[in-house]
Amino acid sequence: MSDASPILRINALTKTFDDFTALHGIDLDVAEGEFLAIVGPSGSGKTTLIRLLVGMDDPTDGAIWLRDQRIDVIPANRRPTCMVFQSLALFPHRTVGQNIEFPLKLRGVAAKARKDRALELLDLLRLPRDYYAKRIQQCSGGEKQRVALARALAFDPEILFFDEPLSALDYRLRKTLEKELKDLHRRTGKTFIYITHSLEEAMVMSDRIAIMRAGRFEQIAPAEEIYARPVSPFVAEFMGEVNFLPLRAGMVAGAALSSAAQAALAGQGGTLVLRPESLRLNPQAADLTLTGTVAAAYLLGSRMQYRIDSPAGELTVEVLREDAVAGGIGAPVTLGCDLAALHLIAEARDAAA
Ligand SMILES: Nc1ncnc2c1ncn2[C@@H]1O[C@H](COP(=O)(O)OP(=O)(O)OP(=O)(O)O)[C@@H](O)[C@H]1O
Repeated sequence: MSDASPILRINALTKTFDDFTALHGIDLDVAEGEFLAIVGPSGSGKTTLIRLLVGMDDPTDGAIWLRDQRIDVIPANRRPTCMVFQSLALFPHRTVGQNIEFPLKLRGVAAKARKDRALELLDLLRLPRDYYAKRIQQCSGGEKQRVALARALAFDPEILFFDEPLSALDYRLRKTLEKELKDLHRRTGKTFIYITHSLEEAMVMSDRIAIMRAGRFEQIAPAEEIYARPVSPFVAEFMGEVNFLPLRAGMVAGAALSSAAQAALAGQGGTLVLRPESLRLNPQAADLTLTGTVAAAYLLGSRMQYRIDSPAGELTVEVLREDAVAGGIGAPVTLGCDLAALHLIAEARDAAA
């Protein structure tokens, strides 16, 4: 994030429903022009947060600032932000042009200027200009998403909020629109805040990911950092396949450590996080070594994934197909990794289970 003052600041935001607290005094700064994805399991508070940000609901406590203006006290229709709903809420019987121009009409913009802007927005969203006269009903799912985005941009909002806009679409269309959204973000320079269940979407598009858990942010950082240096076993697991090795007094049960690894881990305890692709099969040399047998093997396109029974429990390993082990199920293997691939979390794994 840049050093410039944030466009959006959330301060000690709390939301309580009767005796249930959905948001526990959360803080967040979003930089101007940033693409922030908010991810988290079902019920973690993502929608509650967005509803407070766009003014569909009021916080129980805390404040929301847009630059130096406190906005949680301003009614939704007067907030200079905009939300792209998953359900689109387009007018189906009207034309594409009428839909895009709707916010401009509300603001009393003259007909000619409205049309000019709608055509510009069609260009921006890479829709043909003759779509201006087409009815929404005649548009495909992907085209409707683009029209909804064009309409959101016609509001000229300070921040665009997205609540799972792609979740109802099929895989290929979703992949296409992910790239288009990222590209649109770059071309408009707007601030995007994007809620999703899909970690993959978040990783493809965003500058930073905020991971929510039970009404709090567990970690907020760029995807690479969260992936390589998760703050907790929960985040590590949320970010994909992972191995956990308990570390007690600098030792991993059943594993041999190089002298460099012994020195680095001396006296420490917690959980070592190790990604499947960081483990090597039958390496020449490694800082951490374990022996085991192949329990299962899966082909993942260009890669192979193995489940290995080891003294440290079942471990997952992913290697390129050309590095596959000979012998298959039951074959003995040695697993190894470098010190740099090990990430230590102070929390014991059991605490997150
Ligand atoms: N109006 C409400 N009254 C009572 N509890 C609510 C209300 N709205 C949300 N909650 C509760 O607050 C918690 C957070 O809900 P929220 O919808 O924000 O989660 P979410 O992360 O968006 O989940 P999902 O990914 O399933 O949409 C849930 O436990 C939910 O049951």
